Amino acid sequence: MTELLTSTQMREIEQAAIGSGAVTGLELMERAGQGVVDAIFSEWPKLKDGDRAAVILCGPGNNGGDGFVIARLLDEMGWEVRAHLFGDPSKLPPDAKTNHDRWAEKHAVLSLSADDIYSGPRPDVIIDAVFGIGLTRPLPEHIALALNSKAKTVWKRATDIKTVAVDCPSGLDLDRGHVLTDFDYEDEDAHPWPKTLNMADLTVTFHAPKIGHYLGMGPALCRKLSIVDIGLEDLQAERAMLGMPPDPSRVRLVEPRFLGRPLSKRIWPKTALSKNYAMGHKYDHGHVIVFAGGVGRGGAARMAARAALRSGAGLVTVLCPPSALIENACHLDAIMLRSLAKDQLLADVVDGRATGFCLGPGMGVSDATRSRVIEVLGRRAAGSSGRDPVVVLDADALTSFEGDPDALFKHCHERTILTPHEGEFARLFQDLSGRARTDLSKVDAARQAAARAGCTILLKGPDTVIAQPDGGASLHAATYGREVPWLATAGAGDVLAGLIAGLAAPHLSSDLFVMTEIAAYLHAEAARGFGPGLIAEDLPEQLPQTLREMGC
Ligand SMILES: NC(=O)C1=CN([C@@H]2O[C@H](COP(=O)(O)OP(=O)(O)OC[C@H]3O[C@@H](n4cnc5c(N)ncnc54)[C@H](O)[C@@H]3O)[C@@H](O)[C@H]2O)[C@@H](O)CC1
Ligand SMILES: [K+]
Repeated sequence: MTELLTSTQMREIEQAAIGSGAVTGLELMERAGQGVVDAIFSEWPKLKDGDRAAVILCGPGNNGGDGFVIARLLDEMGWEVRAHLFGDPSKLPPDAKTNHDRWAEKHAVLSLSADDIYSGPRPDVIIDAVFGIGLTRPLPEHIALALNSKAKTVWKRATDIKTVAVDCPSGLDLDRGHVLTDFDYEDEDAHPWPKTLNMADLTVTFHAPKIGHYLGMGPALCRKLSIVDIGLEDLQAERAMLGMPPDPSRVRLVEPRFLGRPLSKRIWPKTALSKNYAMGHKYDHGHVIVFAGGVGRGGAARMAARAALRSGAGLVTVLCPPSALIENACHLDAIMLRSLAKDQLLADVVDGRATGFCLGPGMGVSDATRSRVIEVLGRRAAGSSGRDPVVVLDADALTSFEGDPDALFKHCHERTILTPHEGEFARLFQDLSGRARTDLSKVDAARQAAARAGCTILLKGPDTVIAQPDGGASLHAATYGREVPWLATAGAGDVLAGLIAGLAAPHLSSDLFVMTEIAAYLHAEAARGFGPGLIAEDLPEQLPQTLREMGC
């Protein structure tokens, strides 16, 4: 796991280091600039050879200060460097001004306009050091134009010109992953798609990645992320504990890494999985109950059930209406099957040893679904563990409460998890939905939703957010080399719901939040392992190989 910081948290860490006297702001800026230069040569070693040229675009804050350090370092290496500044040099903050003045003693500082930049000779590298964590308002239009990725096509072999973003491509809000523009960018269908904005070939950030690098448009604009150590105190150890959820104010990235290094497969996710232990019989690994819909609508539940069984649950039972019994019986073998009539009590067919429930996939949007959800949420701790059964609510189990979400929330307990996609999320949390949350990040929206519902929320997407009511959150990113566009396929969400139930139901499993992180990770890894052409049925079948590859 890697901690993801907000801009404010990054500032606090910097200020604490400077305040303690351990380092000065100027030293940090020098390390940041040097870090960017090192990252460039590490990414493109050939740039060390021959006569090279760079255009450095500097902004009015310390991001611009980093730019002037980079200008000086490349100049000292014999590069032809042109530095452009946006803003009044006399108003630069002190450290940035010092570096500006050092540069200006020997070199001209050009203005940051598209005309001035693109009428000059072709550079090998463009450095975007206009705005970093200090972006507070939309990008001025003339700056956005000067930074536009298309602008460099005035030069020959434009695709060979490397664009390097310092901290982030300017305009990206590092807390939310939004791009801040207040105009219709080039009016291309009024959509600020990444291709029309400033996309970097490499983004170099300092100390730790920021949330916006992973949310929304962040990955599409940053393209490749390099984290440079600038010698700030490492606060991540205590906050990145693998066996427990993150602290309330923290966000961590779900990945097999710890303190910046790859984590042994033997540790995560292996140690959190109940079947890591030699002892135990099938009931120790939990009994998951999956509710199916009526005739012809059982596929989603069967896939969820199969994922639950493959991921480690000791027993899985599908409950379906009597009319769908034969259909389900034709498809299920290792998974048990019971019929449950509409007016029948759950307790008539499921004993107290059930440790996990999965409701929603294919169940149908209805009052009957609502009643079942409330009935299941009313079941409490049984058996030796003393834990309430885990309840995973997805799809129709969520949509059935559209318009009256409090009727659901008042029954949710701490072993409940809601797993909406953005559409289902909007039905329960209209004011926090994708369209409504202009000032709120997806992470904060999920946090507020979790607090309101009183349970864990997994909000799906390429940037899946998992949040708990106290604010602790994780982000699972299928980006930066982990892209799985083929996971956007019908039924993949049903499989994820079953996976969470299967992983969290065993008596020996870790905390629900931790198991949900693992479910999100395994889900994407299984899809990556299978590759293009994947359909949802393939995911449970791919799990054994994925688990083997994880050392389980
Ligand atoms: N000593 C430090 O604090 C360090 C800072 N570092 C760099 O400093 C950056 C943060 O510096 P700052 O806090 O000065 O922030 P920035 O340099 O990101 O930007 C702040 C400046 O931009 C202006 N601004 C913000 N949005 C604007 C908009 N849309 N249009 C016009 N002007 C706008 C602000 O008024 C302010 O003058 C980091 O991103 C990083 O690159 C690194 O050098 C590491 C050390
Ligand atoms: K920047």
